[in-house]
Amino acid sequence: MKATLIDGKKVSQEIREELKPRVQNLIQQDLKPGLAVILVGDDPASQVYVRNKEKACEKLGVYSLKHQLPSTTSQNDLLHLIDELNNNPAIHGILVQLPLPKHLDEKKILYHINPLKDVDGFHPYNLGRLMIGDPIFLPCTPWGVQELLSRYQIDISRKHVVIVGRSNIVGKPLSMMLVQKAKAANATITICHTGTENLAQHTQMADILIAAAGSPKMITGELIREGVVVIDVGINKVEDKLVGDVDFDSVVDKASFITPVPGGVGPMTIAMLMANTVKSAERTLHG
Ligand SMILES: NC(=O)C1=CN([C@@H]2O[C@H](COP(=O)(O)OP(=O)(O)OC[C@H]3O[C@@H](n4cnc5c(N)ncnc54)[C@H](OP(=O)(O)O)[C@@H]3O)[C@@H](O)[C@H]2O)C=CC1
Ligand SMILES: Nc1nc(=O)c2c([nH]1)NC[C@@H]1CN(c3ccc(C(=O)N[C@@H](CCC(=O)O)C(=O)O)cc3)C=[N+]21
Ligand SMILES: [Mg+2]
Repeated sequence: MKATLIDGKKVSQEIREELKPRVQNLIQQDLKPGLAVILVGDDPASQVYVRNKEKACEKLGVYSLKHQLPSTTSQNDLLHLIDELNNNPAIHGILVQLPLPKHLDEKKILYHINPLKDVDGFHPYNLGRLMIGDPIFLPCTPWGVQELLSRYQIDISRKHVVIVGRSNIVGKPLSMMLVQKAKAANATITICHTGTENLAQHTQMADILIAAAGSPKMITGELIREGVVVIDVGINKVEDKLVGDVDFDSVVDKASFITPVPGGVGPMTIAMLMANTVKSAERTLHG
């Protein structure tokens, strides 16, 4: 079997096209959606994501505000900036680029963002709402994964989804989304991590395997069953090249579908961030 390539770049463009009339409609009512991105320090990888976000905002007609702060920024200054953005009516989405420098308390800072402007979906209020099946903002990367599967008409319901990785921003929220009794969900979920004994035994049981470990090319052909759908969330810099968590070459002939890196989940994250920003602006109209 030769896997069908899942084109995240193409799907992300479609989603951004679908957002255009919603943005136009808001602008006609004098409500231009606005997204603020806070970048502390000058991590080169983060710079790329921030640039991609700015480009997407510009193409869509979303106001984008970038706060690039020195890596020595104090906790108090950052909290004050968030206060200011929480109170700024032109801003509907606030994103603090992670990871933050070590002297800053990541939890305290994320908890400080108004949950109604938390377009990353990382605030515990939003994660709690997600968990009980009544979400406001879904985290962008998990939502992007779900949307990719839906748009390729890959059934999730009743399937066994195995996720490698249990972070609060990818693995855990994704597992909670796909286990819901809801559309594009209703799966049986296994979550693997570094404490998992015999990883291969679990990954080989998957109908859909989602790699979100941050370990370059760790998912090899031996770890998968013939016909599995493979979603690669990993974005790893290896010798200045982007590689996923999936060893594409040894998996592509066994899988039924596969996402590439780049051009898979990455562009979807940006598209869903735009969708959340538009949704947030719309919410200010409807309450
Ligand atoms: N495409 C996109 O838009 C995005 C991509 N990413 C990328 O996705 C990847 C994961 O990101 P993130 O969730 O933040 O990563 P974290 O480093 O926060 O979490 C990684 C998780 O994977 C587990 N893990 C790591 N190595 C192994 C292994 N060998 N076997 C089993 N489990 C393992 C860890 O286990 P334990 O908990 O035991 O440590 C942990 O739960 C990264 O490459 C990141 O760059 C992230 C966000 C967005
Ligand atoms: N608060 C916060 N929210 C995030 O969503 C967040 C974050 N912090 N920190 C870092 C991770 C990573 N992330 C990516 C987003 C887009 C691409 C992306 O656009 N990738 C493209 C191109 C990448 C390239 O060419 O360099 C692709 O995979 O094709 C990648 C990675 C968001 N993250
Ligand atoms: Mg992390």
